Amino acid sequence: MEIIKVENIYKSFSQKKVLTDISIQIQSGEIFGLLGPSGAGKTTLINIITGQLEADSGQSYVMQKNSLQLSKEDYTHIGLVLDKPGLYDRLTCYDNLLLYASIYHLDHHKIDDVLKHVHLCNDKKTIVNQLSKGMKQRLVIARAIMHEPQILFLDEPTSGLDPATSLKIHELLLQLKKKGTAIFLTTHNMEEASLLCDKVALLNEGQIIEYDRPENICSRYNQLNKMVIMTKDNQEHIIENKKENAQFVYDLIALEQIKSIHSSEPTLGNVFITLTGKELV
Ligand SMILES: Nc1ncnc2c1ncn2[C@@H]1O[C@H](COP(=O)(O)OP(=O)(O)OP(=O)(O)O)[C@@H](O)[C@H]1O
Repeated sequence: MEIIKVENIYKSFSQKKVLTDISIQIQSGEIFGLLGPSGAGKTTLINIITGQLEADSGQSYVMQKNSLQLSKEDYTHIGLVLDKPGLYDRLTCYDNLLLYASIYHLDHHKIDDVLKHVHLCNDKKTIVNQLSKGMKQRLVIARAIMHEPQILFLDEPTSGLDPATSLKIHELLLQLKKKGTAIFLTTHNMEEASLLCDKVALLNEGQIIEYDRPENICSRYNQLNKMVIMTKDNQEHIIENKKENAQFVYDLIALEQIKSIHSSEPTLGNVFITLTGKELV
């Protein structure tokens, strides 16, 4: 089911064009990544889709409803993880979630379930200002998913976190995807996007310059069409991906000499640099 639809959105602040002709669609159970450098317009687009900001022109729909007409009931199907966590620092993890559960009239057993889900069970009585950055982020995600939203927006969910915590968050997002949640995330991290996202849009100065599955984008820019074979004697063979080289590869396989084969496709990060001349920071 198409759960988010954005059509030809334009937005300026004073004279400054921030978004130009943005169109995207996201289905249930899909992870969509909006990638772009700082100031590209990512948060502005989330604010428009979630009905917190009005576009100058164009339309956006969430669950087939215009973003500007979302009701209180509609918001119970949306989870938000934005850059300002908005946690109560002097309350425990449990009590932060309890407040939220009361607002949403959720059964209190949901709190223990969700704390387990984000691996914070042992810290349920810890006061928020004693948590690490990664633990706080997992608590924010717990709060955003406790009411089992159909759509989850995450603005830079793993920014500044260590690899192990990021991995835990990635696993969590993949579990939610399996359950059918649509996930809209923004990130500067191209590796994260390649790993998680079904589709990504590369946003540069408010315009989408690529919009597709990460592997399709990378293969589109793979002008070299080469592969790198590492053999067991630690020799690297860079060969063109064409039929004249099939026998060479076959012989290596027959001799059980291959240690690894990689395509020499560019990463999403390389594609972004190729298209814009800028690094994604
Ligand atoms: N309320 C506002 N008034 C004026 N300018 C704004 C406003 N909100 C955002 N901007 C400008 O719009 C541009 C895009 O901002 P936005 O926060 O959407 O970028 P971003 O891609 O989310 O950046 P980051 O990755 O740093 O969070 C920036 O130049 C920002 O200064």
